[in-house]
Amino acid sequence: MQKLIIATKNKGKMKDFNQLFSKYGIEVLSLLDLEEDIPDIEETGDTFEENAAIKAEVIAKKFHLPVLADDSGLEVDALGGEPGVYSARYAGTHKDDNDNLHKVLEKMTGVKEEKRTARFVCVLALAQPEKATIYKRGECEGHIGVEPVGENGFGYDPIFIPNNYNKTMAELTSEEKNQISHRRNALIQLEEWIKEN
Ligand SMILES: O=P(O)(O)OP(=O)(O)OP(=O)(O)OC[C@H]1O[C@@H](n2cnc3c(O)ncnc32)[C@H](O)[C@@H]1O
Ligand SMILES: [Mg+2]
Repeated sequence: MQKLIIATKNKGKMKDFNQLFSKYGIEVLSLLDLEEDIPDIEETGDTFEENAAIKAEVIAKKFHLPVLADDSGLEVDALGGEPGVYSARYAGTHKDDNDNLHKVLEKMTGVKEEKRTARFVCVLALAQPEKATIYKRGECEGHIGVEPVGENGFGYDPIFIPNNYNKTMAELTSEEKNQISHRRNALIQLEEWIKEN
């Protein structure tokens, strides 16, 4: 595989994917790199798997190429798994990272540290013309801080403290994040599958 379309418009995800795929010499294109303007694909599924498949299959049909889609989000135990599949639009359809993470912090007011457990989840769907879509899931366990810290990364990174670290994901460099992230863990499994197939 030399070229892969990633069915995303999220620049933070693309930065992660570029870093992850560059070591294999695979060129990755996001929907923002294509000539054609692709309208937003509605994420109507109840699970990360369904949403990833919707995004990958719509684009694969259109371009007759292998397409990888990522559906990901944050699951907070004290919030019954929220924001989950609603992570990108938790504080509204304007999809603002800062508003979203403040909504989580507000809802977590008064929750003690040992009850602040959470995980990032990433489901990758690889859609290939004429073949069944395959799925790989990766997770990264941690807990929610009490205020945003750090400038790197995107989304909920400033409030997520990975297990075995005493800083947030947004204080890690992109190289450090990509050694432990949910996206990396899903990609490791995808690599295994690619080697076997
Ligand atoms: O659908 P696409 O175009 O890929 O982009 P999106 O931002 O809408 O992506 P999702 O539907 O998968 O929603 C994922 C949200 O979960 C959060 N998220 C996912 N991965 C993350 C990461 O590595 N660090 C921090 N937050 C993350 C972030 O708020 C994302 O907007
Ligand atoms: Mg989305």
